[in-house]
Amino acid sequence: MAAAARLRAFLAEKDKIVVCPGIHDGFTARISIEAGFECLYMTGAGTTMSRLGMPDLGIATLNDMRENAGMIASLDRKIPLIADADTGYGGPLMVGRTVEQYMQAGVAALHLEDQVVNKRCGHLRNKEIVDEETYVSRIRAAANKRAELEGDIVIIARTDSLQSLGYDAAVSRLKAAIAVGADVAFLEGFTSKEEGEKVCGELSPTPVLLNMVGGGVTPDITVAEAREMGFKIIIFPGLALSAVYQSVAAAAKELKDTGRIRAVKGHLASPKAIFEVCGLKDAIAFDVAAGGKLYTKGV
Ligand SMILES: C[C@](O)(C(=O)O)[C@H](CC(=O)O)C(=O)O
Repeated sequence: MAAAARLRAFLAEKDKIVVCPGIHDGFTARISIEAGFECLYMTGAGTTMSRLGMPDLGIATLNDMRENAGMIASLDRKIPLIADADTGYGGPLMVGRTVEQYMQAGVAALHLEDQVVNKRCGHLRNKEIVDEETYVSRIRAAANKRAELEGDIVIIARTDSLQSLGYDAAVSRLKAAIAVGADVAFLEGFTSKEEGEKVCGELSPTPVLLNMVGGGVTPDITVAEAREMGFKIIIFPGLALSAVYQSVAAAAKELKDTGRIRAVKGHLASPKAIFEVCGLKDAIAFDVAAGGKLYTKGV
C-alpha cells in the first residue's frame, strides 16, 4: 500500500491515534524507524536548522523542504511521512507545485498554514497571518492539484490565527479549509486542554492533529490523553532536535574540557553499529544480489 493510503487507513481506524516523532534528517528518521514508529513527521524548523543552520523564520524554500522530505520518505516506503509545507511557498501556483513535488517525493501528508510567507515558528509571538480568502485559496490550490494528478496525499490545514483572532475565528478558518478539501485540521498553538478537546469535538468527524511542542505554548499532553481528547494524529516536532542538541552539546563540552569523548555515556557506538541503523545489511545484500564483489567478504 502506498504511503498516503496507509496513513488514510490509520486515520480510519477507530480509537487509533497516529504518533509521529519529529525528525529532521536521514539519521534521526532511521533511529525513529528502528524504535518502531509507524509514521514520521518531518519538521520544518528542524529542516531549516539542520540543513541551513538557521532558525524557523521562513528561510527554507520549497527545494530545501522537498529534497529533505523525499530522502526521508524513501528510507522505508511502508512508513508514511507527514511533512511540513509551511505556507506552500507562494500563491496558488506555488502551492500547486509544492503539492505536486511532495506527491512525487512519496510524502503521505503535508500541512499548509495561513501565516504570511515570511513566517515564523507557531510558538513564537507576533505572528502575521493572511486573510481568510488567501488561506482558503492555498488549501483549494492543494486540493485542485491533488485531484488533477489523481493523487491521495493527505492535506492538513493548519491555522495560526488563534493567537491574533481568537478561537472562534480560527475554527471557522479550519471549517472553511475542510470545505474546500482539507482532510485533517491543525489548530496551532492552543493554550489549554479544554480548547484542544473542544476543537476535536467541533470539527468531528474531521481528524484533528495535535502539535506537541515541548516548551511551546500548548500544555504538555501525553499520547494517551490526546487520544482521549479526540485527536487522531500527534506530532512531536522537537523530539530529535532537542535530543540532538542536548547530547551533542554534552559531547562537545566533554571533548573541549577533557580532550576525549569516550567518557561521555552513549558515545561508544562503533561506526558499524550506527551504519546498521542506517540499513547497512540491506545495502550489502542488494549489492551482493546484483553480483557486486565489493562486500562478499563482509565489512
Ligand atoms: C510544527 C513546526 O512547524 C515545525 O516546523 O516542526 C513548528 C514546531 C517548532 O518550531 O518547534 C511550529 O511552528 O509549531
